[in-house]
Amino acid sequence: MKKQQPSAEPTPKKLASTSKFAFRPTNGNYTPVKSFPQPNTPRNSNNPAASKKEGKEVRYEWLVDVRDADRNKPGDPEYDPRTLFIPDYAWAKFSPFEKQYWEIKRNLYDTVVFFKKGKFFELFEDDATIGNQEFDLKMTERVNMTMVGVPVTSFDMWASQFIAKGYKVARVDQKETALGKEMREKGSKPGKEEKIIKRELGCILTGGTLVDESMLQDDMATYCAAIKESVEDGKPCFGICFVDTSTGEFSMSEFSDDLELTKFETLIAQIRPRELILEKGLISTPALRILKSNTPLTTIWNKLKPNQEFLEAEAAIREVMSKNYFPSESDDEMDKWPEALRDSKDKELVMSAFGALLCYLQKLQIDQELISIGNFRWYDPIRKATSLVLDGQTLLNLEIFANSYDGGSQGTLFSLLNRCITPFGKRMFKQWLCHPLADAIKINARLDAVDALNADTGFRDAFVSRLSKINDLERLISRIHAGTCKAIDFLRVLEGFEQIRDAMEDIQAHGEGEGLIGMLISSMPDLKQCLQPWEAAFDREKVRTVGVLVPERGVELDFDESQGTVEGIISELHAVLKEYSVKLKCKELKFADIGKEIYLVEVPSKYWKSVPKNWDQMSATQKIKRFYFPETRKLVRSLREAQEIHAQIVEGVAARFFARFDVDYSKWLSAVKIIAYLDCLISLARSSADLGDLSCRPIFVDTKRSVLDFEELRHPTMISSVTDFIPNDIQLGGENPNITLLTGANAAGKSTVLRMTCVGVIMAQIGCYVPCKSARLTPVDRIMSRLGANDNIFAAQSTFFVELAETKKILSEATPRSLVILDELGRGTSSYDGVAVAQAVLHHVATHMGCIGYFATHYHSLASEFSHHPEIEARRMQIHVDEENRNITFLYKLEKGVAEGSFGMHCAAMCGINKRIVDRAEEAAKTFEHTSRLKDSLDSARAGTYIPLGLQSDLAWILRGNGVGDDAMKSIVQAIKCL
Ligand SMILES: Nc1ncnc2c1ncn2[C@@H]1O[C@H](COP(=O)(O)OP(=O)(O)OP(=O)(O)O)[C@@H](O)[C@H]1O
Repeated sequence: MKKQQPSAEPTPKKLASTSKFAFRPTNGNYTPVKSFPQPNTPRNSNNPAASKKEGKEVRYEWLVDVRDADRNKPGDPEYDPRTLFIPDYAWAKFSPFEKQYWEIKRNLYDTVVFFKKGKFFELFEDDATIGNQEFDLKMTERVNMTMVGVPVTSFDMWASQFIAKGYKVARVDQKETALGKEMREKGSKPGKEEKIIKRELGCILTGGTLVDESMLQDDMATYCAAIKESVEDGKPCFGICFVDTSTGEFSMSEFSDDLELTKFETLIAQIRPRELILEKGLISTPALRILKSNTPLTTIWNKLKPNQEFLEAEAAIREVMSKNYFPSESDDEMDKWPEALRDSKDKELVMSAFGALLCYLQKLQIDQELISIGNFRWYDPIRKATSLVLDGQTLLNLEIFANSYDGGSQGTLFSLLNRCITPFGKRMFKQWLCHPLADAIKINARLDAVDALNADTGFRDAFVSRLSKINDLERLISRIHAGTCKAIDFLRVLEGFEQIRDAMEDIQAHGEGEGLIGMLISSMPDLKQCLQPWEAAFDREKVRTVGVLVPERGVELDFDESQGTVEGIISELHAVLKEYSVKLKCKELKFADIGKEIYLVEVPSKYWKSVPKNWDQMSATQKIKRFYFPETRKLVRSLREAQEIHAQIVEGVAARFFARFDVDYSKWLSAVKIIAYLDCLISLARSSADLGDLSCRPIFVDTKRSVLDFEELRHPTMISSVTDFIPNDIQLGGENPNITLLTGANAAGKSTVLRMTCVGVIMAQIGCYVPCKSARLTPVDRIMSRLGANDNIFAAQSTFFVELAETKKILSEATPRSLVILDELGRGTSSYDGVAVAQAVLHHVATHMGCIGYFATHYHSLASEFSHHPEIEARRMQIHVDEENRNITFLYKLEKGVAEGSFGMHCAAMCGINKRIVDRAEEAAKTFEHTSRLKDSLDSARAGTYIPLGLQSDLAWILRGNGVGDDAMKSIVQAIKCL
């Protein structure tokens, strides 16, 4: 890309009011907070008179407009929104403080920078505008820069709020106090630059990479995913590495995909990343479309430069080696690597994605603490061998994790069934729902556990109440590993594991030692042994009251010593006080701390005269005067020094505690996973129980033909929202035909039948009860659905193309064990083509594929065409039609037969469309119907395929309408037959 060099010195502008180009996150793009100013627009800041008129002093005129470090403007394909170009002539005019600010901000231009100034964090310029527009923070016009400020103490709260809206947040800390600065200046001959307090970037916080428990607003995992795409032998291939930074779990995946990117879409729908790392300009349009429709609106899109920032595999391997993330005794560097990472080293795509993620985490300064945990795993989005495959489209269609109206979780199957108590249980349950089981033995093992837990609800609930006392141990143990855990959280971790230890003892005492639960309990690490050294390691009360890990005496000798020094000086101060109380004969003498001054002695007014001359008066009120004894200053200085040393030792003790705890990391983690598993089983048990009497344990059968038999099935998520939900029997396969051809009026409940059938299967196969009277089925290996009309504007794909692509996927991948759902196939094109496609697909599915499923359609003619097909049975949704008032009563009952029509006119009338318009539409519909039937008949007859039913009556109707007599008609029909 040719870069534009400015031909002449640009017209200067003041940044404060011209560069309102900040980064409001949208899905995949950044848009200006305010409209981007046209370059070289005449401005007041160039006109001192105008500026004076505004009442502002304008000293700085620097930037022409926003450009990145390479001077590309926004909109240029090479533009890098993360950087800002500041020309030299502008730089020269900055004050030292402004230079310090812009030095940091210029490389964080897509990030809201919180700049510490004393007791406040200040946001300048565009960041101030964002603060003002998003949160109504009060803007202040400083001499040169617009500013909003928040107190230092509320940083976490404000940072969380900005992050929730999709912004990245940087915290710039002061590295010295004003006093420190003074001392530094005294010690050196300061130049102009040194007259400001030292500040440094403390951290960058983003929605997809939060590690601190207090900032994480959701129990569910949030993922930051790096994606490498390429094409090999004409097939799209992906390497994806994603991390849940709150637990330090890295997942690696590499696969080649079909042209519809099924696997890719499935993975993205399963993890719904909050942050993406992509190779700039190298991600395909279909992949972008999938990312846009499967990620939250606040997802952050980072586009890194190929080769330089998006590391290639080799560079990634070199980087890991150079950083020594996995220290161990072994000489062979690779031996130290976690297994999944070692297995990936020859896989170029996933290693490259990992490299990009690594590079990003390094920039955020959290690479060391996360990678060194060594929690890596291989991730297969579609586990054909072991689980019921739910591809990305099906997850969306069935509203498993995101609803269709706002993409939120309300009304989804996950929100209904997830009754887990612990955060780590919730995260595991999501994985269960992504991958329901496909093996009847494993499903039955879960169902047995569910029955066992529900047979003894007293015990189950007691266990639940123990779990409710446990914090997010999975996240906290990763904080301990990183050494950034607070003392109180460390205590919570120990208490959490003690709860688990006690809960295990309860279970064993109760005799729950069978089946899956028994297996889980027996694989629990020996927590008694792991916890024993911590029983009296530190004073728990002190942690609760002062938030410090105070080891028991005799455990940490340096701690005892420094504590003794501090206590000794304090006793000395009190001894001096006592001495003077006696001397002055004043019992009321006491110490007080006022601001930074400590151990001031307060003397009531009646003793003022007896105060020795060498006491230093520090302050006074009407009733008391405060002094330093001659000894105080020295003692206070010694105390401060001793306290400083002690504070360092306290930190050291905490670090040693964490390191000691971290030695057993794998045991702690496996205990957490076992509890998560039990929590998921309890969740299934509670959801099953809550479905009440109208639910049953599914029975899995092993028959040659697939079978699905639900008696009086209800849709679990609609039961609460639709009062009087009408249950229906679902019979597919087995003794019944495999495919049900479903017809019915608009809004008669067809889609609901389709959806609840799939949802019933999913519930059964995760090991949950099903909302029906009886459920009998062979395990389904894959649910494939094409529901509704999914236009795709981003990818410029038409409704019909989307339909066809989804249908092709079904035709090529469904097996005799699959459940296939086709809803209104062919509606995206002309009726003729639509019915033709629908007919051909239905024929293929029923005759050649052997799968079970539904084919819902408004093409009623299909029913008569396939009336003799042994694997197709016509069913319809019952309705009651009131012709006179053009009204339909929906009965929502599924029965054998074919619907009499779609009753579109009745629906239109019921929706309140003007009667005259509906009358006219009805007339037109009648004409279309007859004309099209005639045309179909003529076309078919001409093609010699068959003489369709109704040909003669259609012809008769038209010909008679045109005054043709009976004999003439007969000869015309005869003639057509012969064509
Ligand atoms: N079994 C049922 N019991 C009670 N209400 C139902 C039932 N099934 C569907 N409904 C209600 O009917 C509405 C329409 O159902 P649905 O979308 O399944 O109809 P449809 O036949 O697929 O419509 P269309 O052909 O227009 O797409 C649902 O939103 C729900 O409120």
